[in-house]
Amino acid sequence: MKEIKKLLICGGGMMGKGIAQIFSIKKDLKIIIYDKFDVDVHNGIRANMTQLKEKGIVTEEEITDRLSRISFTKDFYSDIVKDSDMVIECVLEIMELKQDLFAELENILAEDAIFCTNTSVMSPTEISKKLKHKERLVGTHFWNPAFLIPLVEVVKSDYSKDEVVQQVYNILIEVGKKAVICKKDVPGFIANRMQHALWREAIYIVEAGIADAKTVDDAVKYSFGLRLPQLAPMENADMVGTDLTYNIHNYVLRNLCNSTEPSPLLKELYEKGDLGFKTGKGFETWTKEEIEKSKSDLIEYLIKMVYGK
Ligand SMILES: NC(=O)c1ccc[n+]([C@@H]2O[C@H](COP(=O)([O-])OP(=O)(O)OC[C@H]3O[C@@H](n4cnc5c(N)ncnc54)[C@H](O)[C@@H]3O)[C@@H](O)[C@H]2O)c1
Repeated sequence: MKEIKKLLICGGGMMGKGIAQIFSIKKDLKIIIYDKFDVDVHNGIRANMTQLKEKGIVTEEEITDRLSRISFTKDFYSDIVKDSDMVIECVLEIMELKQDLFAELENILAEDAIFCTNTSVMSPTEISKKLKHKERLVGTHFWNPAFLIPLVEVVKSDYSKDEVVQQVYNILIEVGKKAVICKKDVPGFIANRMQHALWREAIYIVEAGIADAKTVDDAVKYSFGLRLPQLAPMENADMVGTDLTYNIHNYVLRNLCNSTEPSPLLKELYEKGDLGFKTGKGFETWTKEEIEKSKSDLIEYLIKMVYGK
């Protein structure tokens, strides 16, 4: 397998910085972040890590040590980019931008350099379209905030070589992530398919007047949401029995929302400009204080779940 000594991250935005932070735990790895625009990547990563320092999870020395392995360049053709062994692409979610970036990377990097795309929803097969060596590309779907959410879906394109999939999986495990392999290039990969099946039903319940938005969230938080990190659907189905699961589905599935379009209620909010936290109003209304509290409560909760602190 290829030795990975240098990782190139293309795009130094929110995800690029978070991913650099994750890999900086590997002492023998140099990390280069390339962005088209000036980005103070060290400052962004330090801000994340300071939250961990305040909880006693990392020390100031560790932060300095980890930042020392991360460099930034705006020059795509600079020498520090050229000998990268692995690339994780985190530029904007625009198909042509991703395709062209990989095609250009193929011109400057070794033939066996590994290419990963952090696309949220796009097909890795389509992203690899302009490559000569399509077998070297896989999806690596990190979740936000990347430094706290353990899951990374390693998504096989129609062309990905098993050896590349395995090597990417291995290095993700090595840096502490919970890597899983998505064996088919399908929209939503694994976790977002389930997440949005749930959101579709949640929005439908509000739209149909069955319950309001806050009640829908409470119904999740105080029931299966509470046990979900411990007992997920497949184990749960076995726990209650496939017989009971069959009988429940036989009765209830035909009553659930099965729309293949975004909900009319969601469309109405979107068109009115009620964009949620961005405007203070979406399915619910939000004050500035409530928005800040929601964001900081989430970070606190995730740190507690992941680090127990
Ligand atoms: N934000 C999320 O929750 C999330 C989660 C999973 C995956 N993703 C995916 O990760 C990718 C990046 O998302 P983000 O939230 O970090 O976005 P972002 O806007 O924070 O960062 C994108 C960065 O790409 C840079 N960029 C734009 N064009 C470029 C180019 N041609 N070459 C180099 N750099 C360029 C921008 O300057 C910016 O710094 C997207 O594909 C997104 O869909 C995002």
